[in-house]
Formats: sequence, C-alpha cells, structure tokens
Amino acid sequence: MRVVVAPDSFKGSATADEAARALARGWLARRPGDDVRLVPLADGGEGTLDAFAAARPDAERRTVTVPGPDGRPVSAAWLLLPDRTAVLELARSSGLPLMASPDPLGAHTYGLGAVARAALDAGATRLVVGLGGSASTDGGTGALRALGLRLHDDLGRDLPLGGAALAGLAGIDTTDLRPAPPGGVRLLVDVTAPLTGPAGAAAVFGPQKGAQPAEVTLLDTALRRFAGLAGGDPDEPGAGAAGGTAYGLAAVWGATIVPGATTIAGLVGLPGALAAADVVLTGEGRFDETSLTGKVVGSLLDSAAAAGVRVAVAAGQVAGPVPGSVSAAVSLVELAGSVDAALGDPGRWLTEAGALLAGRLST
Ligand SMILES: O=C(O)[C@H](O)CO
Repeated sequence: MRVVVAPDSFKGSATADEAARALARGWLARRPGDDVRLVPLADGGEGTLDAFAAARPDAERRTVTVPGPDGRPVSAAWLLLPDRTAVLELARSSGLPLMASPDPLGAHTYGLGAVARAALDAGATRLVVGLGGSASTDGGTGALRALGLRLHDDLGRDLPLGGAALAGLAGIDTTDLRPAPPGGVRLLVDVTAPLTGPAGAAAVFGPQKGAQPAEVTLLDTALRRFAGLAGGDPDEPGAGAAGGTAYGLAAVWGATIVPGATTIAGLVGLPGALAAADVVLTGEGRFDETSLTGKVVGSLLDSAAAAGVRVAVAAGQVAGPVPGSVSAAVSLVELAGSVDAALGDPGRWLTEAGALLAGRLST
C-alpha cells in the first residue's frame, strides 16, 4: 500500500514531524512492505514555521527577543527567504503556552508586531504570517501598536495592552503606523471564525485561553468596539483567527486572509503525495467538530475525498461523532488508558496508534 503520513502537531506534546515519524514507525512495524511518505502539516498555528522550513531549505532562520503575551521576554524565530519574504508564526511570539498563567483579558500580541518590525528592518518586502494558537483576544491591536498604531480613550490617553482595554477605545491614530511592506502581508489562518458573535474569537476560543463567561462577553464587546472604529470586514471568514489578529491586521494594515491548512498543504506538496497514495494517515491533539472548520485534518479530509484516498485518524482525544469520510479513528487517551498516560509518552502511543490503524486499514 502507498501511505502518506500527514499529521498536524499534537499541541504541546509532539511536533507534526515527531508525530509523523512515530505514526510511520507503528505502521511499518505492522506492514513493513508499505511505501510510506511523511508530509507533516500545519494550519497557521504552532508548527507553521517548521513546515515552511522543511519545504524551503533555502530559508534563513533568524531569532529576535520580544515581549511575550504576558510581557515576559521570549526568543521568537522567523524565516527570511531569498526573495525577501519573511515568514512569521504568531505562536512563537504570542502563543498560549508562553503564558506563566492564563490572562484572557490582558494577554496581547505586541510580540508579533515586534517580530514583524525586525523582519522589516532586515529588509523583508513581503510578510507571510501564521495565525493561531494565541494567548490573547486583542484583535491584533498589540501587534499593530508595536508597529506604531496609537489607541486612545476618550481623554486621549493610551490604552493598556490586552483585549479587555478595547472596551474603553475612543480613537485610533495611524500617524506613526509603519506602512505594510510593498509585497503585502498574507495571513495564514487556522479557523474560519468571524471576529465577533457566537462563532467568533471570544466565544469560541476565549474559554481555552481561560476566559470565564462574563469575560467572553466583555472581550466580544471590546472587539466590536474596535471593529466599529477600525472598519474593514469583521465577518470575513478567518477574521477571528488568533483572537481577532487576522481582523486587525487586515482592517488596519491591509493584510489578506487565506486558509492556512490548504496553503501550507500546497507548499509542502500534499496534493502530489495524495495523487499517488492509497491511504492517508493524519492526526491532531483533539479531533472534534472544530477540526472540520479550516483545520489541518478537516481540510485534509476534503482533499483526500477529492483524490479518492482513504483516511485514518489518530488523535489525542476523539470527541463527538467521527465523520463517515474517516475509515478508522484511534484515540491515544483510550489507547493509553488516561490523559496523563497519553501525554506522558506521546511517541509510544502514536506508534501504537500507527500499528493499530495499519491493522484496521488492511482489511
Ligand atoms: O489562536 C486562536 O485563538 C485559535 O487558534 C484560533 O485562531
């Protein structure tokens, strides 16, 4: 059988590359004669830079120290390609795992803007920015402020950083905003969520950043206030990515929003790999209905169906009904017996899952 192993990262426990290797090890233990090709994926969130780096060995890797989402310094990597395109990943500078403790109201994206500034200073003429896995719900205002935007209250005072402060926003001043690079800014987004409302950034992703229901309401109101002054299209699919960073960068900096999963899949050669495959083995930390809204596994299900390739899924957890387009699914937590056991040795359980799925798809 010709097998493509194309997982997303298992956030916090295995990179996409580590997951692909472990799944393939298990598969080959059960079916040693198969032709197995590894195509680790990403969707704009964590792992995006690695996916680009693997696909573009000519990229120069740089790092810069910037304020993280809670203000503590972080060292954030980014890539400079020979054509002077810079590739940035928000999760590296402003991601949820960088927080010492959750702060859904105060966490911010200032660090992302500082990385963008460093890339522009280094001569980048075009930016590609992976958005997802953020700690904040600040509409990208932190990033824009690092680039010179001023946000003030009705007394003309600068607002503090963070999403909640936007509830007191009275005016936006772009006088000192650094212009976007001539080649433009492309945002690779990990979700199709709009900025606000029940399917928006605060309602859907606020709770995973620690927001309680009243805080979700406050953040949603704050984002609406920002959108009321910044214009643009808060309903554009993906505007809600990374706590609304996609919206902010699109509305204020003229950035373009594109689906991260399909764009990265194209870049790393997934369509060609699928065309020559019988089975694709994918996976992610949690497989649930949000997986089907622009994430790696959902978009891979669509591509595999179009290519007539069977799909097997290994996920840390499988929640809710498994779609009919999936031939077999395995939960690492069920395999290991508990969340702690699964997280304690992800390589072992991914390998076991690979072997189990090879057995199930043999019939
Ligand atoms: O960062 C976030 O808010 C989620 O990954 C959705 O983009």
